[in-house]
Amino acid sequence: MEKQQVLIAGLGLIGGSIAKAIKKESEHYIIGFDISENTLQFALNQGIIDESSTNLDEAALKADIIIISAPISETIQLISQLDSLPFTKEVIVSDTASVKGSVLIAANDLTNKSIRFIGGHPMAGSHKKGIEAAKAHLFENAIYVLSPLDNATEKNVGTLREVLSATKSNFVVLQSDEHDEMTGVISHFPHLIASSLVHQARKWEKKHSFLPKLAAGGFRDITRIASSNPVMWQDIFYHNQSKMSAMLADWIIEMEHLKKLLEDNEREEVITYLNSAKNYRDGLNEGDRGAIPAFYDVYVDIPDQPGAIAEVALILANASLSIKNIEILEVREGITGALRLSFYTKEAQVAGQKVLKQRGFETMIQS
Ligand SMILES: NC(=O)c1ccc[n+]([C@@H]2O[C@H](COP(=O)([O-])OP(=O)(O)OC[C@H]3O[C@@H](n4cnc5c(N)ncnc54)[C@H](O)[C@@H]3O)[C@@H](O)[C@H]2O)c1
Ligand SMILES: O=C(O)C(=O)C[C@]1(C(=O)O)C=C[C@@H](O)C=C1
Repeated sequence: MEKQQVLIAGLGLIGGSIAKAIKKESEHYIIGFDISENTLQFALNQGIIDESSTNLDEAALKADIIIISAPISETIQLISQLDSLPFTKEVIVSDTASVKGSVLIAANDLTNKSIRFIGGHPMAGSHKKGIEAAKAHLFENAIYVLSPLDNATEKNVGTLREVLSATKSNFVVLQSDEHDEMTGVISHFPHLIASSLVHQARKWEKKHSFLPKLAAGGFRDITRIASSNPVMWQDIFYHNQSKMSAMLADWIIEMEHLKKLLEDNEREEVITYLNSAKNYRDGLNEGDRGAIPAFYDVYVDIPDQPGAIAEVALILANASLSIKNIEILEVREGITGALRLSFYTKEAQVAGQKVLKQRGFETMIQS
């Protein structure tokens, strides 16, 4: 396709990752805009963008495609700023905000005839923020939601998809309301619960000061996302407020039901409850990677001795297998511990397990 001038407004974790992917995989020209001078300088120094700008209007007038990747409230404000610009050609505008309803309402209010708006949301991320955490492969195999407004043609959607194909994600078109309900269930609400579990532990620590030392794999797994950017998440809850509030009401009813099962010692029913959750959760493992990226994990038993982790890493490096994440689980003095290795793909997961087994390591893939 023709070389496009792509403006990325907001070069944090998500905007930076999109810029890196486009830069790596294509010839498109990338202009970066951000309110942080340091971010722009970093992006230029690292070759993540071709040009930096501190003037949105000037940069926008040069662009064929504008991807706004700022916090949601800022995204809405940036969209309305674009409305008054004297574009001389059609411009595709997209965003990456985690909630689509309020963004599309703002885009619907646009009167500028040159703007073709296509809402966007890559369903991958991290608990980190800022351009330093940006990765070209962040969205590989992830779902990328697109929500075009009526003013965007099939051709516009095709052009945006072509440029974003550098992210190697899988595109799906959703209406904003269904998007916000589904991400509410699968992303936003779990975040609220993760934070509330941390609060619960903190309260109980007043009684048992030793309690944090008992926080093993389970607590860490379920609360990882509580370490995310609080300002971003408040913004998400705010913009998805009505859906979150309905889900919270549902959850409270569910908890009351569970409370009753426990109080009445309904042991069989509790097994049924846990079993049906397990079956559903295990089923999410099947097929391609969806919103849950941690599935390509291999657990490896390692002796608690110097060099053990390096040895595992070296075996994988020699097999040209990249590790997405490495986590040490349950290593206590003098006994066997475990590593959780996360790979980018199913193939790498299987190959990783095979080479480690060949070298005598006890390994496990959770099914
Ligand atoms: N973090 C995730 O896991 C994730 C995943 C998918 C989508 N999102 C969405 O993507 C968007 C960006 O999130 P992020 O994680 O990259 O946040 P981030 O904090 O890493 O980056 C945000 C960037 O926007 C810049 N910014 C703030 N206000 C601005 C403005 N008015 N004009 C230009 N730049 C501005 C900041 O300086 C920063 O560089 C949010 O809307 C978020 O909901 C986040
Ligand atoms: O991986 C994480 O840490 C994330 O929280 C990413 C995550 C999610 O899966 O809920 C968070 C917000 C987004 O809008 C999309 C993805």
